Amino acid sequence: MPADKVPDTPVEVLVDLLTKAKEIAAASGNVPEELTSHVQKALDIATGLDDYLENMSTQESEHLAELYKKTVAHDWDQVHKEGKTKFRLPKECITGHVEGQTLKMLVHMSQAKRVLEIGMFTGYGALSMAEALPDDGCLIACELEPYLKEFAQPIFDKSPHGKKIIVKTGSAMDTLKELATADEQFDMIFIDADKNNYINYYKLILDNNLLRLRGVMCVDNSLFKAKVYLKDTTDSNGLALREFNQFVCTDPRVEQVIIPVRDGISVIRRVSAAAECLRTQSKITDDEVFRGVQGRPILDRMRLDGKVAYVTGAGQGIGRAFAHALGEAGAKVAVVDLDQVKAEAVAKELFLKGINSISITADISKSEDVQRMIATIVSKWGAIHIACNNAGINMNSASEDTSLEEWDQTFNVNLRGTFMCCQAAGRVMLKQGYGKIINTASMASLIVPHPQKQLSYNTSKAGVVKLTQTLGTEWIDRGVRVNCISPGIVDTPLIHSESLRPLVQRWLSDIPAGRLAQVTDLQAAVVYLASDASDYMTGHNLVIEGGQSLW
Ligand SMILES: C[S@@+](CC[C@H](N)C(=O)[O-])C[C@H]1O[C@@H](n2cnc3c(N)ncnc32)[C@H](O)[C@@H]1O
Repeated sequence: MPADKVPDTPVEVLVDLLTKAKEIAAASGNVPEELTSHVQKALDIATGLDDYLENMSTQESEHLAELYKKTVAHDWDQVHKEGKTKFRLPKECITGHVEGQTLKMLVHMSQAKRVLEIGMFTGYGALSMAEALPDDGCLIACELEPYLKEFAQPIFDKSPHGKKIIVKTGSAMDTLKELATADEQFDMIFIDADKNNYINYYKLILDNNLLRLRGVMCVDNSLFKAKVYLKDTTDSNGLALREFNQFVCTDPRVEQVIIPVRDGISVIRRVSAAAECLRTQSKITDDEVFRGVQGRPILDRMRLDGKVAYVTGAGQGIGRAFAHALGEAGAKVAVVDLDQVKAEAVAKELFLKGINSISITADISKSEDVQRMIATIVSKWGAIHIACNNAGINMNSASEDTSLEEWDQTFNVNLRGTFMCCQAAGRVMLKQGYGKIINTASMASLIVPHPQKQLSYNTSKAGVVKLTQTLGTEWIDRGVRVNCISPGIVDTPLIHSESLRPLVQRWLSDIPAGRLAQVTDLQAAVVYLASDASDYMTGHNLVIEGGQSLW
């Protein structure tokens, strides 16, 4: 710590005191060597801590580094003297690298999309958090001093994340009231402004639901240079923070922990709605609708954590999109395809996203391949919870010309193959007493798509629906649900070929949605059907075709 620096955190206070103690010991001459050595050791520990945290935290981005440099180089006293800021702002206000990284990590961990910051200063914390937000995320930063918005904006404009930040200048309390009136809600709120108002910000936030249920609130300076726990504190900010910590700690609406990073960061989360009702003795119907099934809100009920899934035909197109969706929702995924290279490539994609996956090469029209596929998955992961039977082929011919070869080939993959997969996976699932089978049928099971001629395809897919209905009703009382998804015409590279272009124009005029399906349009459906949220659904044909079958 530079000699002229005022200690700003408990560790810096310790360093300051130990340095003074060491100087006194050195001047006094008759201090036992052991004591001097202990003081030196304590000083080394305290001095090294912040530097070590700094060095071991992931490097800040170039824009944050620029913002930091610009902030510490600025003459804030001069700016104040010139009347450009209402208050004298010490450059030490800035959160800086380690705290910025902590905030960024919390945004990532809470998967926040909307963040509110109270007290922006030059925007270091704001930009750190914005870097962790998704592209459509938003951070509203409240700042009293309009000068600071002007100061930060050029760097926000340079950063690819700056567009997520909206600065609202003026009193934070006024902004909070406006946000509350507009029923705004945030996933994460960071309080870092005038200390004596912390308690008022906190109360306004909780009383108006500005922090959504399961949201996280972070509060800076909650150790306030150790003054919150030192008995002789008279400093008004220290006392305000002490009162604030005490209030939050006994507030039944929340849980909190203070992390001793820099000057202390409180991490506060809202606890369950049920606890809130007990506290306020509100009259509620305390059932699964209110608490969520097994205490899980609806989106969590669609998670597939710990589940084992396979997807056939997953080397490309719809199957690949299904494999990604199931993996993103938490399942381990076996990527099955006839084409080994494609199966391996998709399994690799999943692995890179942190999804446990394997690739299996199998031709689902061959019984031995289907048995091997099931045996491989069971021996690797011990179960099969989700079977996505998606592989299929499509051949075109006028019915009067359709060969038995085309008919047999189509049926061997689309219907016989799907049946074999259902049966083999079903046997495992019936033993487990649990399973979700999702077959890929087609809108062609409902309508006769035209002008292309595809009798065997249409008929085989109608068979997949009947297969699904029959198995779905036969197995549900033993815990196995069987449903299918019927996509409309899916946009694949093949469709854009010269020869198919006129057909695409024709199809588009038949689709109320005015566009072809993207594979991503089908992903939520497979996750829903694979999850416990759809447990009462069986034998269903979930049609996703932009309304085409209704025209
Ligand atoms: C400690 S600094 C914030 C540091 C900032 N969070 C960062 O990441 O660097 C406190 C900021 O709060 C602002 N502030 C103080 N009182 C305020 C109020 N009543 N309303 C809005 N902002 C306020 C100050 O102007 C100052 O910029």
